[in-house]
Amino acid sequence: MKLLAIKINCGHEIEDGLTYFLQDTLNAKGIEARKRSDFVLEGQKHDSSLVELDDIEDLPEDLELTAYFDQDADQSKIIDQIKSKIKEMEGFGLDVGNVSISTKNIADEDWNTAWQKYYHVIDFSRLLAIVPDWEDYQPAFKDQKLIRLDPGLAFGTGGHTTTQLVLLAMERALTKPVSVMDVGTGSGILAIAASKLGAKSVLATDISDEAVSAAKENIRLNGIDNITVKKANLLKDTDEKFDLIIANILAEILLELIPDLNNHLNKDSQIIFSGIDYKQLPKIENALAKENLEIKMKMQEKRWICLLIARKDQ
Ligand SMILES: C[S@@+](CC[C@H](N)C(=O)[O-])C[C@H]1O[C@@H](n2cnc3c(N)ncnc32)[C@H](O)[C@@H]1O
Repeated sequence: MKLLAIKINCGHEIEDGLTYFLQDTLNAKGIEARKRSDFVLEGQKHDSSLVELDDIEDLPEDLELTAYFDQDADQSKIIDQIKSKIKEMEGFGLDVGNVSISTKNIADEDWNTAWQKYYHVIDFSRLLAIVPDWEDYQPAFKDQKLIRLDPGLAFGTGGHTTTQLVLLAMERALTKPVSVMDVGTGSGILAIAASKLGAKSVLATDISDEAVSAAKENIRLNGIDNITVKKANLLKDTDEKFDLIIANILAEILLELIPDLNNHLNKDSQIIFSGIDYKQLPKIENALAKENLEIKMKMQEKRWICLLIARKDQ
């Protein structure tokens, strides 16, 4: 089945009114909203957000609403109705911005699976490859481990620099079958990698329900039985100690985690932190020093820093 997509660029003041009209009066089957201000705010967050404005294609001038209708809907009638609704709202004194309307026919099947087109095998290293659940892959080396993934809505496709730096650091740190905690597991990618690299057991936690379900599903896809997944806030909901703690979260959240680390470390434990923008590094270094923790290895790719950390006396 095909769909008619009508894209409206306009001012954000009419978002609520126009969305309601598209849904309730024009019976749109679905509506997608993209607002420049959301991206800009996200980009400014703590100076270390995972969103890079330059990476966003076609950033809207202000608000972009895309409404989806059946393909045989009366296109010109719908557009006339939208135009007169916008005029009416302008008459109420609302700033409607620079209005432009465009249309496109799209295949319905593409809607659910469109993002899959951009997600392919990541032949990551000598030891690891990340393979979307729907793709085939033959490793060049027999002992290269495959991480099967269907990330769904959770963060962690393996494509982000911050995730990849942790994978590299884990290859360095996991020289024995140790116990691992993955804080902020997202899709479960790092927990699965830890298990495949030989961890004895892994506790994977996340604060988000979507991440917890995605991680469980991905662990099932990989047929792994030594990972436990729990919904939890950082280290606050566990008393256990771990040989390796990994966390790929923004620096501001890592700063919250640091004071709790010592209670969860064994004698020779190591910690891997990623998701740190280079500008945030001094704050992290100070907070670690206060806890008698030391950076043993530092990796940087573009603006992202990943640290391998241990106790000072180790
Ligand atoms: C950048 S993603 C990392 C996902 C995956 N580990 C990776 O490296 O690709 C950060 C994850 O941390 C989770 N998170 C954020 N705050 C958290 C908190 N206070 N406690 C636990 N998880 C948290 C988010 O829900 C998100 O899934």
